[in-house]
Amino acid sequence: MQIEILQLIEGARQARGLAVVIDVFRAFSTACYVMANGARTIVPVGGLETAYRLKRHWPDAVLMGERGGLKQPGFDYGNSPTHARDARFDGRTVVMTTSAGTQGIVNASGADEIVTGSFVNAGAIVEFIRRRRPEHVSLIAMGWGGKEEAEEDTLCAEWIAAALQGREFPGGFESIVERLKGESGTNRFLDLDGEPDASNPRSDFGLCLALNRFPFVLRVEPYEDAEGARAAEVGEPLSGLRRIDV
Ligand SMILES: O=C(O)[C@H](CS(=O)(=O)O)OP(=O)(O)O
Repeated sequence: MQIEILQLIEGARQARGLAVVIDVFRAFSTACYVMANGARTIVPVGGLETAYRLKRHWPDAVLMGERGGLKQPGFDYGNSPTHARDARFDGRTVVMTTSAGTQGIVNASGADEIVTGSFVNAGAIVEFIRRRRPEHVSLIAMGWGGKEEAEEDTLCAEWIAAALQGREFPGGFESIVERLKGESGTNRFLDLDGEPDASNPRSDFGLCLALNRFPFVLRVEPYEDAEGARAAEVGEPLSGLRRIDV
């Protein structure tokens, strides 16, 4: 099995084989909390306009996501795992657009198969890949806005790569948490030292670093299934995240 670590939107475009699109802070951590709390699927989209258009077609859909870390006008939720953990999404379709994570999915069109990547389901991702035994694995660290490398996503890629190769990660997971606590981008974004803020509560940090909290992967699939007719009305190909327990 060849394992390649790629960076940012450019890396997503180069992805091939089985691709893991990684966004620890916070899209794909949040997505796991959403699916654990009963959502039927998450539809990842690139543009805000697409999200608004889908909401017009599907008034019962939940709108979730951010720009610059902030919940957008008309959205039901921002991108916070704290808020997702405290909500129920039973049977709902959640439309999600974020600055980095969902852009990675949209751009990884050359991959054979895509799953989302985060620490909260890293063990399940490793087990899923082991069972699939792909020739090539692309681990894509999506970074800040898909444009600037972020340590947590690169560390998550390295963590998954080490596990696939049967290696211990130097210093263990504790060393990762310590490194991220002191990382300037994390502090700036999640405001770890300041007051909790509506879009970026401090508790997001711990919830995104709850290693192996969820025993499932989120696989990107064409959004056809039972809602094919509704998807066709939108006039563009859509995908949906499906929970696969490992
Ligand atoms: O809201 C987030 O956590 C980030 C914001 S950004 O990438 O730093 O601009 O979005 P995400 O897509 O979850 O990385």
